[in-house]
Amino acid sequence: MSTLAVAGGRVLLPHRDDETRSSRASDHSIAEADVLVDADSGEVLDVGPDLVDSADETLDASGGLVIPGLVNAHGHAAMTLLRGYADDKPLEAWLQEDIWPAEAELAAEDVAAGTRLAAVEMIRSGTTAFADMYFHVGEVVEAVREAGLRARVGHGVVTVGKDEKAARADFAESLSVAEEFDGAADGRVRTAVMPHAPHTVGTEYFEEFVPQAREAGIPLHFHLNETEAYLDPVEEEAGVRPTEYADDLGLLAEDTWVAHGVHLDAGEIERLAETGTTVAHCPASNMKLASGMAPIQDLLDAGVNVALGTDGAASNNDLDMFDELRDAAMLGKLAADDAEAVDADAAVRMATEGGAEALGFDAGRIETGAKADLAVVDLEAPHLTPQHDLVSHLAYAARGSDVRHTVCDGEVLMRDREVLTLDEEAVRERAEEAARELVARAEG
Ligand SMILES: N[C@@H](CCSC[C@H]1O[C@@H](n2cnc3c(=O)[nH]cnc32)[C@H](O)[C@@H]1O)C(=O)O
Ligand SMILES: [Zn+2]
Repeated sequence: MSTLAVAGGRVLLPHRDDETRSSRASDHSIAEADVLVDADSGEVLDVGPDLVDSADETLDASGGLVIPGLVNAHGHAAMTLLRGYADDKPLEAWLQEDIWPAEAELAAEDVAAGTRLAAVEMIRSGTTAFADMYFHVGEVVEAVREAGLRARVGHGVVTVGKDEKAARADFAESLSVAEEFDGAADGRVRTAVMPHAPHTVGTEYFEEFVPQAREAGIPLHFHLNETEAYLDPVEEEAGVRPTEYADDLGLLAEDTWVAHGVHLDAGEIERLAETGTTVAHCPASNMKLASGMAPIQDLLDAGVNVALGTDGAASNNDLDMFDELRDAAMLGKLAADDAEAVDADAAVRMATEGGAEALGFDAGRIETGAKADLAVVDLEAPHLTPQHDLVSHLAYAARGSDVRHTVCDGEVLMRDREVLTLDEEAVRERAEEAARELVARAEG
């Protein structure tokens, strides 16, 4: 067994006292401790004082805070290639006029280049696990394997505008892709079936394929009630709100997580809570596309698990989960008209445990036996001084660029701000070239 000690710093620990959990008291505590990791099994062996002597390798965390690697629970990684390509438009126009025409030209090597760029960006900003709904999933898996990250990936299905044969083939591909790649990259890759949204996939296809996914034990992931425009087509055809429609089709469950959930009424929130479905909140994307304000405090009060996602880089425009944390806390207050809503602790939980729970990973918390997915945040910076409350700093003041080291599955992915698993400069050059050529094809 080879071991790694992340040593000399402070550690963000989950609070396990049920009484304080339900009050406003902190869900997290901070301890001066080392984290000892089994680099082979990729698990945390111990958290406590003076563990450095027993370790084969050390990562210096002095002056830093060791946190669980952040979990980006919704996105389209290779959309990094479209970052800054089309901005300042609402969702429907943006997708139809700019994004989908460009994606029609997207080749496997573009997904390879864009996902590697996303991986470098995520590693640099302390994200160790992500969800990905996109095309050419084999390329995504290969990029995840090389990067050393953890991911739950799937092929996105859209059936509107397709004939029956093409529509069935798209959904069937989502199933076969999920079966093919589950467990890849030494188990760091898991999969899901990913129908794009209730209104972009026909009822008959949900009826045919969802039971097959359920039978095979494959989780589901889709966009839910992102904009007002998502509601009408479903309400007109099915006569119920999209969340009820999704539930009636068997789409909601403990292993289902939905993206956005911006426009939810009380009955829909109740359905999400009853079924144990997670909502992956994407505050930056929701603000940029003016989609609306998700009722996050209402979801939390109803007992719904909430995770956080960046969505694609084209609607964010970065993959920095620290930005997302801050946006979630801020927008949550604005939406609730209550400065006490979505406090720092709740936001940090969404970006860590909430996300890990959504994606079905035994991570998101630093504890013996959990996956050794970690990030070390450098606290020696003007914007992180003084240190009254480190959970507050994580939510409101820290940035992705404050991350010094990143570890996933016990492997060091970044040491002293140098990414070790991918050649950052080559990845950037390749992405720049792929993006330029993609846009030229789309506009040519
Ligand atoms: N197989 C499908 C691809 C679906 S992938 C998932 C899709 O979600 C799109 N997407 C990205 N961000 C958002 C969002 O915020 N809401 C809805 N769709 C989005 C993304 O551009 C991509 O086309 C097809 O044939 O079109
Ligand atoms: Zn999305």
